[in-house]
Amino acid sequence: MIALGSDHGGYELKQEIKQYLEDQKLEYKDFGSYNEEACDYPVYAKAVAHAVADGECEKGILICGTGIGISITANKVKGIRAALCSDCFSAEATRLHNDANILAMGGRVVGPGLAVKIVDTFLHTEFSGDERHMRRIRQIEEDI
Ligand SMILES: O=C[C@H](O)[C@H](O)[C@H](O)COP(=O)(O)O
Repeated sequence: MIALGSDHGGYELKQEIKQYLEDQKLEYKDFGSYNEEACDYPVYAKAVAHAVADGECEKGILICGTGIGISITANKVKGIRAALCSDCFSAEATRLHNDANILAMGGRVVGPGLAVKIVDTFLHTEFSGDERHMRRIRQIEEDI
């Protein structure tokens, strides 16, 4: 199950991503927002981040205007590694190296064609499991 969330700046792109997930027969849960009215991205970032951190959903996709505010918020939740990506190389690398569990994108940054490719790459790339990457992820988890 993939958790989806957006504010008004990411709503339209989220609809495109939903269509892609449906075409791929991948299950998702949309945590809002549910229309293009102006709203506050932290509300949706927190809902998706907790769904992933609690194990209700395996991965999440968050979209705001830039992807920045929504990823900053999600990364405050323990166990969340949200990666803001605007290209497929980063989407692949963040799965391989960081075992990122949330993909963030900017609805005002990437077009729908590229965004779908980024999602496809993110969802179909497994964490490498390399010791050096596991060590670094453990260090991320340490309290600062
Ligand atoms: O990082 C924040 C996001 O990009 C928001 O989507 C953005 O700040 C919303 O801006 P506005 O309220 O001007 O549409």
